[in-house]
Amino acid sequence: MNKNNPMKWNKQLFLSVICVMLEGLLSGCNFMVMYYIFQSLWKQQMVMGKIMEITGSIAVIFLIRLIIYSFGYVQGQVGGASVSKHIRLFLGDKLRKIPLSRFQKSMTGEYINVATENVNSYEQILTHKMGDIIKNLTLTVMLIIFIATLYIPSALILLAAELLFIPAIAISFRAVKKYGIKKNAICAENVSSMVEYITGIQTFRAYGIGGTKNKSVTSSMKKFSDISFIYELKIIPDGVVYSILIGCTLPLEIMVAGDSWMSGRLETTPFVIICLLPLYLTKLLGTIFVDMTSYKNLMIAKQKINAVVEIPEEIQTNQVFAPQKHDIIFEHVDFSYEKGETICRDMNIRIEDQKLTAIVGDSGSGKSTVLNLISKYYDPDAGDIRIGGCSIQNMGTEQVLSQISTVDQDVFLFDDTIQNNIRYARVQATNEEIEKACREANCDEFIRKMPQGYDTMAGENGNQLSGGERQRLSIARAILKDAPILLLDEATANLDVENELAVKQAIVNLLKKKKTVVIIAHTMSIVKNSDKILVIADGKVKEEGKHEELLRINGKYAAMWKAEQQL
Ligand SMILES: Nc1ncnc2c1ncn2[C@@H]1O[C@H](COP(=O)(O)OP(=O)(O)OP(=O)(O)O)[C@@H](O)[C@H]1O
Repeated sequence: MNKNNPMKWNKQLFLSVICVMLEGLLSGCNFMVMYYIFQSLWKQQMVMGKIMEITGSIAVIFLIRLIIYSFGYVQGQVGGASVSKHIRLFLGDKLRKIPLSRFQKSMTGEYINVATENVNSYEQILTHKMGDIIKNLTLTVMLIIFIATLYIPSALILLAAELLFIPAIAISFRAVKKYGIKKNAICAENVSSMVEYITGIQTFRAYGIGGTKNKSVTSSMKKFSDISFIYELKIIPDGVVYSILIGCTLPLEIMVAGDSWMSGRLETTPFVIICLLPLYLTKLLGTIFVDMTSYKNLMIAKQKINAVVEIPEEIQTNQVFAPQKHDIIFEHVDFSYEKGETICRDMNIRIEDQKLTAIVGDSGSGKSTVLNLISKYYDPDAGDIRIGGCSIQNMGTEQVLSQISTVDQDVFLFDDTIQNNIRYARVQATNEEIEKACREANCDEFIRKMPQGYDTMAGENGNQLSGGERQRLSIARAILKDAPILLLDEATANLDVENELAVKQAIVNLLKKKKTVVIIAHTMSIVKNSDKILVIADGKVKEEGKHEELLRINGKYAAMWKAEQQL
């Protein structure tokens, strides 16, 4: 278990457990009062004074119970909410430290499920289930002890019913473990497909595969309803058999205690109580059985949270990463996202300090992967990457990223004002600095035309903005961050002419700054003027040099150049 265990109980939760135990004991006291009433009636000793005494006792028990219950309930709720808040904050921070390689599609649903559904379930254990079980168990034990003081054989029969509880709940736990874990995994799958469905709703609608026609969502929903059905099917019979067995205690008690009463070994009042209490105890044991079964199911949530807590984190270090120079070296780098699918194979790259290096290559050849490795979003399987002569292997991702500005094709915008969206690049930036960056990024004009200018909301993930506008905001962020390394995944392919020109002008402004720039260029006009061009194919740098040098080699680059000239 992680030393910063976020599921650790707090003082309030311990207090709430003590309160529910006390409340359980007090509710058992009611049965003793009942015994006293029956006894007085039977012996015809009930007088007004006694009635007042009984009424007073019941009122006092009720009042104390109410106070303890209210206090315990508040402690449980506050304690549970505090633990779940702690878990959520912990998970939020943890997700930031988990290597990106663990964010595969299936894992997104898993993480969302853990941070929402599983944390809710765990909170439910703390605030409700745990208290109910402890209270009912305390009451059961107390009642059996009470009956033992009246007539031992009756207590033994009830104890046998309690012992039967052990194999019954063991069977139920086994079923919960098997099918509950499956149900939870399918639930995570469900969340993944719903996230995919909602984020891709526009595409689904465009192709007429929304709603019930969406096979991925419908089959995932069906799987969930099937597993829920199987889950209940496997657990209900066990519960029914157990209920029947404990139900048999009532006639058994009447028979055994009745025989003793007939022979005068047992008084009438204990006999009446012994006939009545099993009715209540049977119901109580049934409730404990149901609660413990759902407790076990909810505990799967705890295991799921733990599994995320235990995921190894990226290197966290406070070591400052501020190299004097910013040349980037790849030395014999091997890398694959998935085992067996090598993307970089013994790759060697030399990117000069404060020079413009362009990467070209076929789609899927690994150009963006090179940028991902420089940013330390992923670690190489072998080899070394150095920035300014310093290996990034033992650096934290955040330290490495502090030296890098990135402009890529997937511009993520928060549902916040345009100004704040740009400010994420440098939190301390003044409004004037933001506006200056926007002018250089060619976006000041369109921002000012928006209804509230810089205070206009970008909409969820920037859906109020066009592709070109989003690209320019991303360039403004890079300008504002002003990091010594600039990684640029140029994407002007899907823009209209006006936007393409605006983005290109913004990129030209960005490139004027003295920085180490690595650009994945899709248009040869930018590539042509680079200090160095790297041509990537088969996981390696196949050609490198300036434009003219590569044309002279007459290899892959020359072929790409000629192909573009013919368009
Ligand atoms: N997160 C990922 N998980 C698994 N495989 C990935 C991941 N990202 C990329 N790949 C795969 O790695 C290979 C290289 O991808 P990469 O994005 O680096 O290529 P690229 O040259 O930048 O392509 P493009 O020019 O089309 O953007 C591709 O086969 C791609 O499918």
